[in-house]
Amino acid sequence: MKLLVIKIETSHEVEDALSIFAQDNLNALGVESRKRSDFEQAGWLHDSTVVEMDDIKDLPEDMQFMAYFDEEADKDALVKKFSDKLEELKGYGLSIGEAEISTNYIADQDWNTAWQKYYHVIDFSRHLAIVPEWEDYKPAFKDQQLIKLDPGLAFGTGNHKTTQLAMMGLERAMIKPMSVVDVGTGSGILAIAASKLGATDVLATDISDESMTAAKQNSALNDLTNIRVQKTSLLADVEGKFDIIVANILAEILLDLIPQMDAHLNEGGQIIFSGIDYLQLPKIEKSLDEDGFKIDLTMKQGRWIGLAITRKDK
Ligand SMILES: C[S@@+](CC[C@H](N)C(=O)[O-])C[C@H]1O[C@@H](n2cnc3c(N)ncnc32)[C@H](O)[C@@H]1O
Repeated sequence: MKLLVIKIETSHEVEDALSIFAQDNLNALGVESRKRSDFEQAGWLHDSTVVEMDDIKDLPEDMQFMAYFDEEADKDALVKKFSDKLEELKGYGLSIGEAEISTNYIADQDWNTAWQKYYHVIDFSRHLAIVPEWEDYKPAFKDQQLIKLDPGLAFGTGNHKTTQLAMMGLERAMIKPMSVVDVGTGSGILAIAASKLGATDVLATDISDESMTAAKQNSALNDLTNIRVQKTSLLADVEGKFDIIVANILAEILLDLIPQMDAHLNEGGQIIFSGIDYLQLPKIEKSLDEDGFKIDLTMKQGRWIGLAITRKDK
């Protein structure tokens, strides 16, 4: 199989917005950002990485964003959508750099192996480290839990700030063994984090087939047997109640999740949201308030907001 690659010479200021737009709105099979600064630093950040100057000579001054689609996808329509999105982002006052868009086709195999070179261990916290399947890692604390991961074509390498906000929320919430539902699981990273942090049982849901496959494979890679996966939209076909609901999805989609939450949350249960652009926060706050929820903690990284939420006191 071949893949259509859409390559944009742009600015790091729009990295997150393009990444989410490509995956959630255009159903990209994968995205990749190559920042000159990351490549130049890689040599000293990761002893094992040798940066070939040939690899970076064609990079723009700031960032090259790449989105991967099925070869059958409508190339011209996608280019137009990216171009419109860049204009919209520029309208918000963000730098879009050169904003040059080009396209080409590559063999699927090339992409799957090419990006592995730039994906390394994330020593996330005292309790969790994310370790790509092909890397060796020795934790500084012997009880630090390792999340082994091969994200494949699904979202969720652990590199994204929204994933990290959700993981922080999970660490804070899991004060005893609890049941968890991970809505929009992608690679399964948050479901695996929950299980490793001591969840009793975890349900991982997503609407995409790639996510179902990746979440199952990654659960197996971590020898976890208490994660079930279910293909459904949000909590639509989900049965039962949970102690923790975690969801890292765009704000527009979280707005549809909020009315479903009460029926699936145990007494004293907690909710963790991530994936909210700070400009969208007021809409989320209003909807939570109307549905009987309150925000206990607000976390922020760059433009992204994470929330810890509980039911309002009766
Ligand atoms: C931003 S990714 C998060 C992946 C992973 N949980 C993480 O934190 O890195 C959002 C995920 O939500 C899924 N998604 C989007 N709309 C959804 C819906 N209506 N129901 C379930 N999953 C959905 C996407 O397929 C994608 O895997």
